[in-house]
Amino acid sequence: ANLGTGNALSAQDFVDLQQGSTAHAGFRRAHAKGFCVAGDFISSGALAPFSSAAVLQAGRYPFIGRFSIAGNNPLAPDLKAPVRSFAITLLPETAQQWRIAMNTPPVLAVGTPEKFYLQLQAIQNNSVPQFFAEHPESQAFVKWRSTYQASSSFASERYHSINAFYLQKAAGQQQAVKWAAVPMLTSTISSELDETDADALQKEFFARLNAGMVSFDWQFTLGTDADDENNATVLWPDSNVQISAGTLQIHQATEQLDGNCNALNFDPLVLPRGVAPTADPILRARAAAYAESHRRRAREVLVQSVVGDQHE
Ligand code: HEM
Repeated sequence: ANLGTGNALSAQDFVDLQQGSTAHAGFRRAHAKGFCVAGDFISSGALAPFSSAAVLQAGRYPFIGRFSIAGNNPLAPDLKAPVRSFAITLLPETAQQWRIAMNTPPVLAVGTPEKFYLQLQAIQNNSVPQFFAEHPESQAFVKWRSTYQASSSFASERYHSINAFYLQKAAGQQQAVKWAAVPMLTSTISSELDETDADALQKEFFARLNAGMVSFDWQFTLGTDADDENNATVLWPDSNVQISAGTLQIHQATEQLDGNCNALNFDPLVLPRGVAPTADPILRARAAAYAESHRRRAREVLVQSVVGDQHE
C-alpha cells in the first residue's frame, strides 16, 4: 500500500504487513500465540432493558474463547508481549453468535485504519515515539501505556472492547456502549511464574484452572451524548453509568491446535440481533483483515493435511 498517493488500503495490505516477511503457516497473522477456553456466561439480565440479545436476558449461555498475545509469532515468549487478549464466542441456542475480541488497552492510539496501518509500520521501523508525537489523538493511549503494568496471569488482566457498539431493544432505540472483561480472582496458585519459560503465562493459566474456575465480570459502560462512539482514541469518563451483564466463568482450557477456537475468526462484526456496530471505521477494517488472515491460515491447514495424507 502506498498511502501517500491516495491508493486505497486493503485487507491484504494489512495482513501482509502484520505477518511480516515469514508467514507462520496455519497460524493467525496477528495474535498468533494463544490457547482455547470454554465456559459459561451467567447473565444477570441487567442489560435486558437495553438489548434484545438472547445472551443479555438472564440465564446461562455457553461460550468458547481464546486468550492470546499480540504478534505474528506462534512461539513468541508470553512475557515479552505488549498486549494480551481475550476473545469469546457466545453460543445461545438461537444460533445467533456474538463474537468478541478484546485487548488490554482501553483505547486505540489512532482512530482510522489508514493511521493504524502507519502505526504498525512505525512499530516495525522503531519510530513509535515520533509517530505518537505526530498524532496528538494518541494521548489517551500513551497515558494508559505509561501506567499499565502487565500482571502475572491472563486471569488478572482487564480486557476492553476498545471500539463502541450499540445495544438495541426496540426499533429506533439504541444505546452506545463499550465493555470490558474485569477479572474476579478467587483462586491463587502457589507456583511462581517462570520468567525464562516462553509459555509462562499459558502454563500459569492451565495450573490456575486446575485449582478452580477463572471468572470475569462482564462490565458495560454506557455512552452519553457527550461521547463520540465512532472514535476509539477517546476514553469515556469514569462518571458514565456502568452495568454488569453477568459473569464469564471459564472451566476448561485446551492447547490451540487441539481446541475448537483455532478454526474460528473472532470477527467483531458477527453480532446477534440486539447488538449493532457503530460507524467506527476501525470495525470494518478489522472484519476485513480477520477474514483475510482466516483465509490464509485455513488454506494452509488444508494444504498441510492433504500433503500429510499423500505420505500415509
Ligand atoms: C484496524 C485495526 C486492526 C487490525 C487490522 C487487526 C487485525 C487482526 C488480524 C489480522 C487478526 C487475526 C485474525 C484471525 O486470523 O482470526 C487479529 C486478531 C485479533 N485482534 Fe485485531 N486488528 C485490529 C484491531 C483490533 C482491536 C481494536 C482489537 C481489540 C479490541 C483487536 C483484538 C484482536 C484479538 C483479541 C485478536 C485475536 C482473536 C483470536 O483469539 O482469534 N484487534 N487482528
